[in-house]
Amino acid sequence: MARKFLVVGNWKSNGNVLEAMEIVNFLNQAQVPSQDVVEVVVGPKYECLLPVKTSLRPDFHVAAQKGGLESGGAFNGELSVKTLGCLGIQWVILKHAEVRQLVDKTNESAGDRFVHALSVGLKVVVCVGETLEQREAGSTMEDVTAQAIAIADKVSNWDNVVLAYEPLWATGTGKVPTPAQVQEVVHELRKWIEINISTEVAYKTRIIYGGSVNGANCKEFATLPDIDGLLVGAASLTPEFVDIITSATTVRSD
Ligand SMILES: O=C(CO)COP(=O)(O)O
Repeated sequence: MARKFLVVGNWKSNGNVLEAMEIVNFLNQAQVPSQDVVEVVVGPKYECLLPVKTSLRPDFHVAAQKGGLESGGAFNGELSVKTLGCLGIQWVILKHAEVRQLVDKTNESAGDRFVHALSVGLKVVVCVGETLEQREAGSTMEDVTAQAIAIADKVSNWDNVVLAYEPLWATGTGKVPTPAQVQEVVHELRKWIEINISTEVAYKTRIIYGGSVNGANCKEFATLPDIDGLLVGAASLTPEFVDIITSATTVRSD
């Protein structure tokens, strides 16, 4: 079965509930290709999860941006994956490039969270990507695979896993990699999966690209043979997100 194109809008910590509802409003009215050809997920911040989940059109899905291991006890303010399930949330984004840089810095910490999220039935977008220093030092693939190993070491069933290649230097910076740079890393990553996990997992696992994606450049990334979707930050907060869903999907089904 072909890998279905996936467009994820990551709202990060932007906006309040009212602003989130404005986004929901234009998404609900948007004419987009059918769910047979594109899967759309949006990731509001914690306090907007439930209002968005309740009001968003049913063919679009909601992702949390965090999911902890704890399910009770003295974990003040933590958001457990179990709680996400209770809210009807089906997706979680883990190890975002900016989270890796600012909060949760080790590769190893991804594994347990990841397995826990999968074990409660969540679909997980997990981000991998290099810093500018790593790219300039020529160690991009080494760093990306080290991040992938931390995940692969823990995961036995890849059905609900989406990998997002998100170079930190292109994330929230407006710096756009060339399509060739993206294709090179993602192709190598898929090859790595094939050699180190299995051909089946390499074939069925979606790898999406994130980092300064907008309405003008989305088609270039969407046409890359190893790219199965887009992870969109700033542009997912505006109606440009609808253009991205539509034009990226159109290119893929041409
Ligand atoms: O972090 C991102 C998506 O998760 C990308 O953010 P930008 O699209 O704003 O660069």
